[in-house]
Amino acid sequence: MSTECDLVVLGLGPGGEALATGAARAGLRVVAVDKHLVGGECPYYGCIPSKMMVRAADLLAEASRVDGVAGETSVTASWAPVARRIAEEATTHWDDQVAVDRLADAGATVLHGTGRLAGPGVVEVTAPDGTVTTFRAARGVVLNPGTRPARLPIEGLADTPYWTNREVVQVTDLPGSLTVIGGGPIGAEITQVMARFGVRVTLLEAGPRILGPLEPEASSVVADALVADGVRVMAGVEISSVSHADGTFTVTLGDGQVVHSDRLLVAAGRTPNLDDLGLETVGLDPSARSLEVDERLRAGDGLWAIGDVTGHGAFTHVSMYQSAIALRDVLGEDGAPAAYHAVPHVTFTDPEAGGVGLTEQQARDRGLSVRVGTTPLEQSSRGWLHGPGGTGVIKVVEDAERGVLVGASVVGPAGGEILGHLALAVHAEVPVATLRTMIYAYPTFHRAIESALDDLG
Ligand SMILES: Cc1cc2nc3c(=O)[nH]c(=O)nc-3n(C[C@H](O)[C@H](O)[C@H](O)COP(=O)(O)OP(=O)(O)OC[C@H]3O[C@@H](n4cnc5c(N)ncnc54)[C@H](O)[C@@H]3O)c2cc1C
Ligand SMILES: NC(=O)c1ccc[n+]([C@@H]2O[C@H](COP(=O)([O-])OP(=O)(O)OC[C@H]3O[C@@H](n4cnc5c(N)ncnc54)[C@H](O)[C@@H]3O)[C@@H](O)[C@H]2O)c1
Repeated sequence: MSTECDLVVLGLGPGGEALATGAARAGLRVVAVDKHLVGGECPYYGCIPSKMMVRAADLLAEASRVDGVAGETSVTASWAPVARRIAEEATTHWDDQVAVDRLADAGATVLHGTGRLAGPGVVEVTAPDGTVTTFRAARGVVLNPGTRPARLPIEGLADTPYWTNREVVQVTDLPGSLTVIGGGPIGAEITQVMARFGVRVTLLEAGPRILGPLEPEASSVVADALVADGVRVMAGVEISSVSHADGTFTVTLGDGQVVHSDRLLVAAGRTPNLDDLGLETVGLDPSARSLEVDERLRAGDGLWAIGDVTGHGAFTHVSMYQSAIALRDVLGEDGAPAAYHAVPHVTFTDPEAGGVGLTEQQARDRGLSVRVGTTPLEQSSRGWLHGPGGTGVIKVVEDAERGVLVGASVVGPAGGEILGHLALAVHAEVPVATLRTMIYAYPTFHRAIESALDDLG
């Protein structure tokens, strides 16, 4: 069967869903295709369920801080309400009917099926029953296929029932012990959640430190917090094999050390869903790690790509940002082109670790004349009076030649919120001289930004 339309949106992550909705509302004949759930990884297996877990774990940690500050507490942790909220409130038991209806109400044709390019403007969709429909899109195709958990080539791993983010957000009973492979954002957040719910966690990171892309100062504050939560953090490890027998996982390290646990979570990066998308039919490389796009998100004639596969930051806010720009281009409207000099990111550990723009090392690698300023949050008035849980750091990176911040990091309670101030400064290239003339309310956490600016010299 062959069908004419204006636009096919292939993959409905957060950005694809929003773009398909906007294009349909603007009157285009839109075919919106997803092989799994409309909305993608974020609402069902990513941001939303993981942050519900984080919220619960943070409450436990805050309760434990009452002692010595505001009296005494005794808290009995229970996973049941967390699992219930995720299943019932966040994901409706991993059912996307509400999202499908919302998109259909906007005027799009919503299909559950696997899409594949079959030439410029042509997409073949294979429905779950095997029926294939070919769509010819007059205006073009938007690709938003996202990523899947990377499969590690570790001996024995593939034969074990390990968890990825897909399984861990559906857990109803916590294990006694857990090994986590990968100290990126997923590994760090889930590790802390599990530890705070009483699971004995070992975190194995191949790189020299966890959260490697963050400033070293930020990464070390989070690593210390995990250790304080009882986590065994092992960085710089090489994993030589994994096995599973009698309900126990055994992870053997290159130096001969062995780690046993009831469960294993692999959170060691993502693989882009580009390999089976028919990219070769439009002259693109299916083995690429990312799709090259211009500042309007064009990957070719009548072809746009948005989200994680563009390689500009695997975050929901990047997918949504790109979605709005690509939609304008699809509709032939003008607007600001995409710019990535101030992409913010927050790892929702406690303390939260936020960053924006360049790290000190990235700025130096670009040959900028770099000045940095740092300040420990616990030495600020607010950090000190906050007491337990008030640890953190603020670091600013200045391009001294231009007198503007090109990067900043904030680790601390609500670090992601404090980051907003610095994200604006980096985005709008507010002169450091102007930032120095601001009045910073006393005693807020964000007032410590002034101390970090002072430290620039
Ligand atoms: C555990 C976890 C926690 C996270 N936490 C955060 C966070 O706190 N903040 C944040 O900003 N980001 C977070 N992320 C990242 C965030 O989920 C992604 O950046 C976000 O989902 C955007 O991805 P995307 O738009 O590229 O597509 P995705 O959300 O990956 O969706 C892609 C969609 O395309 C579909 N698809 C793929 N191939 C095909 C095909 N051939 N045919 C049809 N459909 C196809 C898939 O089924 C999927 O629904 C987290 C991720 C994980 C895994
Ligand atoms: N709060 C957030 O915004 C948030 C939270 C979770 C995920 N995310 C997004 O999802 C993406 C995927 O997250 P992720 O944590 O899976 O990936 P990641 O690529 O960010 O981190 C993976 C980590 O695993 C390590 N690793 C790789 N192979 C290993 C091995 N064999 N043994 C031990 N360690 C190994 C890497 O060195 C790295 O530190 C991230 O890039 C991020 O953009 C964002």
